[in-house]
Amino acid sequence: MGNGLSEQPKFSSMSFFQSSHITIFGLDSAGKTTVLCRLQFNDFVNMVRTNGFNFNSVSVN
Ligand SMILES: Nc1nc2c(ncn2[C@@H]2O[C@H](COP(=O)(O)OP(=O)(O)OP(=O)(O)O)[C@@H](O)[C@H]2O)c(=O)[nH]1
Ligand SMILES: [Mg+2]
Repeated sequence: MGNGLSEQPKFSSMSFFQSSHITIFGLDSAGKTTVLCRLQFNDFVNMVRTNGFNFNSVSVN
């Protein structure tokens, strides 16, 4: 799931959104945190299992 983002997604078609909240649900080790870090840091980071939940803000151009 996380590695499926080979490049930064194009959000230009979403430019009418001032801000939006996105919730990612999935099975254990599905790659949810990997996707989140990919969007935030534009990099792949080796993750440990998440206890509870992550909450991140991501700015897009
Ligand atoms: N092969 C492959 N591995 C992936 C992909 N995305 C994530 N991983 C790996 O899967 C493992 C789990 O990724 P996480 O992002 O921690 O998964 P998660 O859904 O946040 O897991 P929990 O926090 O336990 O619910 C990591 O070792 C990642 O490197 C993918 O697209 N392909
Ligand atoms: Mg996680």
